[in-house]
Amino acid sequence: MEAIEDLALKPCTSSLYLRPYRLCYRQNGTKKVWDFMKIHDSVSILIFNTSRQCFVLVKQFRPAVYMCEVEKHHPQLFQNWDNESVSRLEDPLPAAVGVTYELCAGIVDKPDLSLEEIACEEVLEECGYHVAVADLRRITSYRAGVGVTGSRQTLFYAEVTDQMRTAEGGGRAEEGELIEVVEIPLEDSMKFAYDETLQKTMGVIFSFTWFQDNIAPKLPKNKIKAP
Ligand SMILES: Nc1nc(=O)c2ncn([C@@H]3O[C@H](COP(=O)(O)OP(=O)(O)O[C@H]4O[C@H](CO)[C@@H](O)[C@H](O)[C@H]4O)[C@@H](O)[C@H]3O)c2[nH]1
Ligand SMILES: [Mg+2]
Repeated sequence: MEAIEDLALKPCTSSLYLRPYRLCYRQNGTKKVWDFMKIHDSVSILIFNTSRQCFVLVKQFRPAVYMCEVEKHHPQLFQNWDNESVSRLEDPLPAAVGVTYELCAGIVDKPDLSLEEIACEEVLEECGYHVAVADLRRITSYRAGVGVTGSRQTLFYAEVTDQMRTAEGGGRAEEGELIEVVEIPLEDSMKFAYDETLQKTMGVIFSFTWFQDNIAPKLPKNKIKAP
């Protein structure tokens, strides 16, 4: 995961994953313009392994996160940018600055499958657990972004056991996915959630907090390890 080489920044002229648009409109008589991006909706799944009382998360290299770090260190890279150029990144930052902790998640790009079916597929592909639609509990949905994308993410909760782990996970290698499955012990989870040195999505923080409010109080007492 850490061997990121031969970096080059190019303009994105067409993409299967995102499309930029500009909406012109009038609001209360004032002319306005807003640039936004069309992307897929998504699902994410908070997975709790009851056999070992831990959360199951994924860790991935995220180019967008990586490039935010690159910009902090080399602001001239984006400042000198024009739409035709290709910028090679000599002396790149370590890949680790672009690796994030996330909930298992996936884009909704299969019209014939329900959100629940897509969620089950993602749990198996990314984390290796076999989960049925009936094992999923819908927590809620929300706008994953409002300024740029407006896309909706639906969040589910799934309890798993070690016996339900039927595969390695790690993502679809044929799609180039390279995902590390990581376990966060329940007793460390809130410290983890607020540790700003560990890059993570808001979905992780929100869902861990939801678990504390909704699931932790009902866990069998003997299952909760003393701190
Ligand atoms: N974006 C993109 N650009 C490419 O060039 C590009 N090239 C290939 N792909 C393919 O798109 C698929 C994306 O994987 P997932 O379906 O698992 O979706 P995630 O990337 O996990 O994203 C979810 O989870 C995130 C964390 O919670 C949220 O932020 C997102 O909103 C949410 O959708 C993979 O098959 C990947 O091979 C690209 N995807
Ligand atoms: Mg994913």
